[in-house]
Amino acid sequence: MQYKYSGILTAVPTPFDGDGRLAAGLLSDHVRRMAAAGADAVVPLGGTGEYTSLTAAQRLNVVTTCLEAADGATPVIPGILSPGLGDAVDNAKAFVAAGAKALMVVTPYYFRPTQDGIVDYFRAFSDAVDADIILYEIPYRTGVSLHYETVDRLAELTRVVGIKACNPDLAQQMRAAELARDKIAILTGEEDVFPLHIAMGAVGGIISSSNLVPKQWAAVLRLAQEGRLAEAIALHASLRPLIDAVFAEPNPAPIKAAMTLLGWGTPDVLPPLRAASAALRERLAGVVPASIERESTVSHFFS
Ligand SMILES: O=C(O)C1=N[C@H](C(=O)O)C[C@H](O)C1
Repeated sequence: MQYKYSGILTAVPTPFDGDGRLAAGLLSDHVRRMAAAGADAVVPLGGTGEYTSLTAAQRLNVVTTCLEAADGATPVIPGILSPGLGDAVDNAKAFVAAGAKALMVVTPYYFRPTQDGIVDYFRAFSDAVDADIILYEIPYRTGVSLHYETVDRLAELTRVVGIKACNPDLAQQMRAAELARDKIAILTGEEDVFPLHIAMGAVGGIISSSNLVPKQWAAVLRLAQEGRLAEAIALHASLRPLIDAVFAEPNPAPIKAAMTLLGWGTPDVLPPLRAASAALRERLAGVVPASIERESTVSHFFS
């Protein structure tokens, strides 16, 4: 089956200047950096992009900046992380008017909705917004889990083309993939178990640490998709120190600290987040350079 979106899609952070304003030049440079590294898409305004901390105007500025930098060559799939329909549709329509063709839309939260209510929500969003939808399930942030049968029901919606599953429940993910993998693209957000999700039918992932090592993530994906699971797991294991550091404090503070180390960004995050601690910055200084150096060791997978 051909999927519109698959591979390594990088959740890019939103860089701020010292006054909390968008550092558009840094964002443009990073989108081009990801495109040059072969990212299959960039995903601004996810959790990594601090969607929930920004104004509607700031969000739209991020989207237009990414679209201009990507220049039609690399898909830009903005997140919609609003808790409910009105704000979600307003932001989505603005992003589509700016040129976005696909959106990553989180499950409605705060309401503690029923599974039927979740289906109603995405049906209403789909009726209101002319864009491809990648469902976004992340129970540890929203408190909302999708039953595997709900995933299958949502996969029947015309505009739903994928799901980003940030859910470490492998039994649930396996059942959802059995039902929906031939209808929509299963994308994992669980960096911790990425090879296993691929072995279960995921066709890629929306990843934060691929801001730093996109080629190594693409190599893990390539190995897993070729059935070379032991090699995929071994290569993934070499990323473990970086993955653990990037999620040692609330995302995206660590990834921003790592990018600051490389001269690619700034450490600033918006409340309630706090910049990475001095101890974590020291830990990243010991992990990031070596991880970046290993990017050149996987080029043979793509020759
Ligand atoms: O921003 C995202 O998209 C992601 N957010 C998740 C989180 O912040 O918990 C992690 C996932 O890898 C990507």
